[in-house]
Amino acid sequence: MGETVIKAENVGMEFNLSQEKVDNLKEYVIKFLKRQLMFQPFWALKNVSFEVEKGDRVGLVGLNGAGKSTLLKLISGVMKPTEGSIDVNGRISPLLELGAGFDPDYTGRENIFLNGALLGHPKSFLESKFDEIVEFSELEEFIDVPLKNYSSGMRARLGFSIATSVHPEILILDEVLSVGDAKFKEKSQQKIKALLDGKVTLLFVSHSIGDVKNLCNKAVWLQKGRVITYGPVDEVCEKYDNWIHEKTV
Ligand SMILES: Nc1ncnc2c1ncn2[C@@H]1O[C@H](COP(=O)(O)OP(=O)(O)OP(=O)(O)O)[C@@H](O)[C@H]1O
Repeated sequence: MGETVIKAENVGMEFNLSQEKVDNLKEYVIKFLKRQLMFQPFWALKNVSFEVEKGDRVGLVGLNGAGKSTLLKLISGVMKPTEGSIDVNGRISPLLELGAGFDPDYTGRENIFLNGALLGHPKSFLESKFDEIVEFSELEEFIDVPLKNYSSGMRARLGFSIATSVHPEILILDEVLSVGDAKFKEKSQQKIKALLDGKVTLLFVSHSIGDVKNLCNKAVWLQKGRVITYGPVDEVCEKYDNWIHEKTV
């Protein structure tokens, strides 16, 4: 048995979904204050338990809304589970919503420090990595321009460059292999492959079974917030593929 780096035990995540159609914010606030909003509790994840060992590359597969991104957010610590526990042992670099903490009024330069701080990097570390981040993003000319003047691809490039500037022990990828234009996509895939050459533990969400098989040795199949199966990637992907095939014929 290897060293366990992630341990999820009976994890449950409950969201409250508004049952009523509210057309605008004013109406929402009035209904909220009058306590007229009806909320329906909804479990996006329920009784999820699994362990990931150091060096494992785990793919998360499942249909839209199965709970894959929610599980990654819980493991990254972006959200806390409603019930159960998640223990993580190692430095995590989540490539979830790239540049989620960006401020549009700040320049690219300022956002590198802002976003880097949100990812837990000290200022001295960011100063030492600054040139590398800017060079990889290819945004030298725009680095002193406010982010509101960037295209969405440019923002994603900056977010990707910041998040991959560290050498993480646990890498979390949520379909970010397709960042930016074709040229940057190729470059970002190479960067991820280089990160994976180290002894990194990977959690990877994708709708591409080919990509999952390519990158991972294990897989979790999630369905309506529950683990259907967890094991060797080929076995899990075959079961999932067969199930999809049965559903569509
Ligand atoms: N912040 C939230 N508030 C309310 N419901 C949410 C929230 N985040 C996710 N959900 C719900 O939780 C369920 C799981 O969503 P999640 O994004 O984890 O699915 P997913 O498997 O990643 O889907 P996809 O393949 O479409 O990306 C969905 O029904 C979604 O509507």
